[in-house]
Amino acid sequence: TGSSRPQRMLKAVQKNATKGDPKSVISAIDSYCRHKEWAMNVGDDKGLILDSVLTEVNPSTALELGTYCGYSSVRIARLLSPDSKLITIEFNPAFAIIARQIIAYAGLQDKVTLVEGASGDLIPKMKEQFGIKSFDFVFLDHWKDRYVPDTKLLEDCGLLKKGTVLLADNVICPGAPEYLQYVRNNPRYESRYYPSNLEYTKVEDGLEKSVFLG
Ligand SMILES: Nc1ncnc2c1ncn2CCOCCNC(=O)c1cc(-c2ccc(F)cc2)cc(O)c1O
Ligand SMILES: [Mg+2]
Repeated sequence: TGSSRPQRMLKAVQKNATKGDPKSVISAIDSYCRHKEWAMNVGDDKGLILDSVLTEVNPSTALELGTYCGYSSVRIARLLSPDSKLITIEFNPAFAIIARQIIAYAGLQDKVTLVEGASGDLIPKMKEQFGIKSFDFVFLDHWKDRYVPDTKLLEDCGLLKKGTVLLADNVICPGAPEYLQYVRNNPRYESRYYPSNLEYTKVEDGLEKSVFLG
């Protein structure tokens, strides 16, 4: 049997990036996915918006829903302050095994905790299992129809505090219409749309940034 797309992505990182250099890992993946084989990483265009929001928030504890191959985990973790942590949740074990290797290749394994499982099951366990009081930053990039239920779950589990920033990928393509409706018509959130394009294409997409007001 042949290799998988995530396995080929890992090979491209091992071939073209420098161990311990997150920037080179990001470039190797972007180059591979732009020129060889498209993959659903947040990508370089939306990645610049992710970087700027992260730099503004400077989170101590960050949560990512939907790791895939770890591209955005590397983008996020490389910008975290020394004692800050990223917890990333991935449902698909085949993706998780590749993501662990890409995160480690970037030298960021000490800042990133990858947890395998469904977000709906794991979010209620965050406090007890990982000693998390609340998250400063949440990147939503998993199943688009899980954005609303998981945001409500984060609220109900007391994992959001005044000022927590939610950043959602793909609100246009593939689209998360219920999520946009939820955060834009909710007095507990201050939302703003950042227009961009679907990773490695000219198709319109964008990120929605929503600040939890408590
Ligand atoms: N912890 C968890 N709990 C529950 N479910 C979970 C989970 N962890 C993962 N999953 C499963 C879903 O993971 C992948 C989600 N991401 C996408 O589907 C995605 C798709 C496109 C895309 C595809 C085709 C096109 F033509 C155009 C655009 C682009 C993107 O940027 C995407 O992010
Ligand atoms: Mg995405």
